[in-house]
Amino acid sequence: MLTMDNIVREGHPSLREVANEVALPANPEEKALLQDMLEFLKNSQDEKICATYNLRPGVGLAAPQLGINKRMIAVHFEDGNGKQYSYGLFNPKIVSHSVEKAYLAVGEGCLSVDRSVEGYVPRYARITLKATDINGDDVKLRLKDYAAIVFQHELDHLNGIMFYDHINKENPYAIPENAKPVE
Ligand SMILES: O=C(O)C[C@@H](Cc1ccccc1)[C@H](O)SCc1ccccc1
Ligand code: NI
Repeated sequence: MLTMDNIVREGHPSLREVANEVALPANPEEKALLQDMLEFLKNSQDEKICATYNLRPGVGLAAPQLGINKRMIAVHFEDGNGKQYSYGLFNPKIVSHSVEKAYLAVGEGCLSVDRSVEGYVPRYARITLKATDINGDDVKLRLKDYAAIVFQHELDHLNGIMFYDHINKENPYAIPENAKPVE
């Protein structure tokens, strides 16, 4: 099972590189890794397992955070309306997005960042994402608000972008233009 020891931290080159597309169909090792990433997220949200293995709770994870520069992400969370999202995806891509932006009112964190970085992270309020799932099926997701924010955080990891790159340097809590807060 994956633990925090497998997660690289700020300064590791893979967090600042553009990850490579996975040649499809994915090989057994890539499928197993995606399964492990999803299992890590579920474990990190299980009180007992989380405490036993000293995991940080996470709702998303990208392969570059494991030092693996492949375009693979996993997400496991429930949005504010109780809708569940649990996906392991190869080669996710935003195919369209809203003009309107959104930001998480409490700010963002990152499993690869062992410090608090304050400020609003402006992201698209709505995105349409295409990918290939762990079974090799095409996936098209229309996402908004919290779900859109989580997926964009993970997609950024595939392009070497950290959440704090988006924060206004002069005034971290400046309300981003044309953006709505997501509680
Ligand atoms: O480091 C990662 O990619 C995982 C992040 C994803 C994330 C952070 C902020 C906003 C959206 C997604 C971790 O999940 S950070 C810890 C966390 C845990 C529960 C809820 C929100 C953030
Ligand atoms: Ni992160």
